[in-house]
Amino acid sequence: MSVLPPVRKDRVIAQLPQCYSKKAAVQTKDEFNSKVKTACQEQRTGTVGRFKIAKVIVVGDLAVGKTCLINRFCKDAFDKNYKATIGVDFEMERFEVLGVPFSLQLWDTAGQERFKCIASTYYRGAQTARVPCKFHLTYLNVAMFIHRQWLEDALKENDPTNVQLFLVGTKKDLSSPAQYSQIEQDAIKLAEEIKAEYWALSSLTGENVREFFFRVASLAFEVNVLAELEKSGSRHIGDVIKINSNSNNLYATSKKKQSNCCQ
Ligand SMILES: Nc1nc2c(ncn2[C@@H]2O[C@H](COP(=O)(O)OP(=O)(O)OP(=O)(O)O)[C@@H](O)[C@H]2O)c(=O)[nH]1
Ligand SMILES: [Mg+2]
Repeated sequence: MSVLPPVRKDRVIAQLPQCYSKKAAVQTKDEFNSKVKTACQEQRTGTVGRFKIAKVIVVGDLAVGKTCLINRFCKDAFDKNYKATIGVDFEMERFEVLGVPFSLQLWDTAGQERFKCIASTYYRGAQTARVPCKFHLTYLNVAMFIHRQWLEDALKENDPTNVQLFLVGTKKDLSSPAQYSQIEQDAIKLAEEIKAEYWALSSLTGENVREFFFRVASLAFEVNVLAELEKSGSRHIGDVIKINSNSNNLYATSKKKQSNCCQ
């Protein structure tokens, strides 16, 4: 019997949420991967839905709006007074994706330089980390530089191939449409360069906040289910395993399998 309360009705994801801009998306397909859909229908998602929790680490310069973003989504609250995060905080959010329960653990790190070493210890071991990085849209040039440092630190502690990156422009409400379009061009260029999916949103108005987290949850879910299928694919009962005397071939086969997993 499950001890967890049921997933909230407004956290149910039945379709792949679309990206913010096709120009700055790592994935542009319209639907969930067909293997993932079938696995969910047949309840073959392994540890995803039971024990798996995807870790989302939110990093960025101080006062860019990391805490407000998490609070808007998790508590539907917004505080206009700035209270610096000390060290690190976290929230859990439960979703149901294609009928399977899935949780995101949202790590809210401190932007202040003096807490940076504390925050960086939390990046460690986050093999399934998703790293939304963000900057204050209106001060993009400053933040881009700082942002890169944060990103580099987070990636130092994780295998970059295991991390999905989101570059998030916060405080969209502060820019006029004209300012915003110039800022966005630069942001999209940066997102392409660092292979991140770009989003712009406002925690004050709530614009795109829900859409963004639904997208993060869905992409994290998909990657986790595909990894689970890949793992279980190699140990079906009754499978015939050909053992070749040339061990290089074995290695080549397993490498090939891996590279197909996320297509
Ligand atoms: N206008 C506007 N202000 C925002 C928005 N998001 C955050 N702010 C304001 O920006 C300030 C900093 O927000 P926080 O979320 O505390 O920033 P942070 O990135 O968590 O800062 P640290 O914890 O120091 O790293 C606060 O005064 C917020 O009210 C937004 O979308 N629009
Ligand atoms: Mg904070």
